[in-house]
Amino acid sequence: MKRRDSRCLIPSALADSRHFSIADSTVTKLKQDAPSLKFQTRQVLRTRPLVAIDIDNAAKSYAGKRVLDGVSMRIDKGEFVAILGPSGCGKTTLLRLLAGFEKLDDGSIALGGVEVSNKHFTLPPEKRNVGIVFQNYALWPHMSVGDNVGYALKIAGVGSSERKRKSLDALDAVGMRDLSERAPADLSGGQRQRVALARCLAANPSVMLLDEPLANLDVHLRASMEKEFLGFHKRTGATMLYITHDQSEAMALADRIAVMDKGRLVQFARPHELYREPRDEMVARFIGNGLILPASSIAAASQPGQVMAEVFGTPHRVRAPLSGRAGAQLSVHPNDLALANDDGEGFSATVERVVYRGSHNQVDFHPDAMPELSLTLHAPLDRAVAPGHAISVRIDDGWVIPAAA
Ligand SMILES: Nc1ncnc2c1ncn2[C@@H]1O[C@H](COP(=O)(O)OP(=O)(O)OP(=O)(O)O)[C@@H](O)[C@H]1O
Repeated sequence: MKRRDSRCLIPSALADSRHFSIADSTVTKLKQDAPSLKFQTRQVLRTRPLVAIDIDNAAKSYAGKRVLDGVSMRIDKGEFVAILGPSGCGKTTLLRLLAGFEKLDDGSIALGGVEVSNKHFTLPPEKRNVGIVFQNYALWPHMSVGDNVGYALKIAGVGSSERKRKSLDALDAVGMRDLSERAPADLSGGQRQRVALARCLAANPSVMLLDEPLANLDVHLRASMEKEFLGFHKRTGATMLYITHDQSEAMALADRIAVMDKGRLVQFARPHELYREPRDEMVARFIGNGLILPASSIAAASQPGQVMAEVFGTPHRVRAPLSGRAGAQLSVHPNDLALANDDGEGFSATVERVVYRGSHNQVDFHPDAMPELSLTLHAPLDRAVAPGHAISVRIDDGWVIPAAA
């Protein structure tokens, strides 16, 4: 594989003296530990890059099975990025590579402009200035909250008054300063997770890696912790990489979401772009209960970015990529489909099931032109529909998925 010129990790366009994304202490350690990186560390001190994490063509196999297949991703300093994907797609492997727990088979990883992994070299985890929060927050039960937060600083030889100040600052950032004397056993699950965040923060990492940190919490606590995470990110400005397989959590939290499937990065985009303009069928189905309809006879409409597409025998105005070839699949969400008046504007379908959802009825139905396809729309409560009813369905919005390159 082509290896990047390690002498030129930081493009000059990204160089900016206002930004410093790796701690001085880490750079010093890097110089001592990796003589071959000396030139690069001098580059870091001079250029101070905006890119916090640069993953270039990362590849990893276990027992001959490729679990990461050429993943490339650039994450800016201060960004909150979620890695989203089905079980087994390689999310945790990517995080472990970033943390330095695993070796790369190919490609490279740079943190703050300093290459920390390639297939020949892996900087050990303790030298990366990376903080990690797991779903199992593993606090020491015999230590107070404050001591848990300050423990890593103690091991690093930070004096007691400095340690106390840093621990209390970190607890402040997660709204837990008043509970510093408590034992972990006397905290709720959400509070314990906040202590784990504070513990990570106290070490002042340049990057925070979070592996499904809310997975063990109940649904109400998860919702309130989402708010906590957002506030925490805003206050600290930390670069955060957040692994989850919960797409609604990723949508609520992240500046950008990297969707992975079978060891590959499928799409890396802002949440609304993933929802409105999925790159392929996997992303379309994964985000927002997406549905796929067959589209044909696609022809340009009067406005740029819009086309007329035939779906189940009726024409619909939908969105399509401005460049490249449109494919034969239309991505829609239940909210994009509506019960039409019987004036021929929609496609004909038959109701299978109606579920009361409080604010609306969820109507499951199948198109008469394709009875094996089960779809869903949300209908107003005052619209009477029942299983077996013939309905017309309008498509208010949809996106023609680009044809595979
Ligand atoms: N140490 C290992 N040895 C062998 N196979 C492994 C090892 N670690 C991970 N794998 C395999 O690599 C693939 C990716 O695993 P990984 O844990 O990265 O997925 P994931 O997306 O984090 O999944 P989940 O959401 O279930 O945690 C899986 O098929 C897994 O079985």
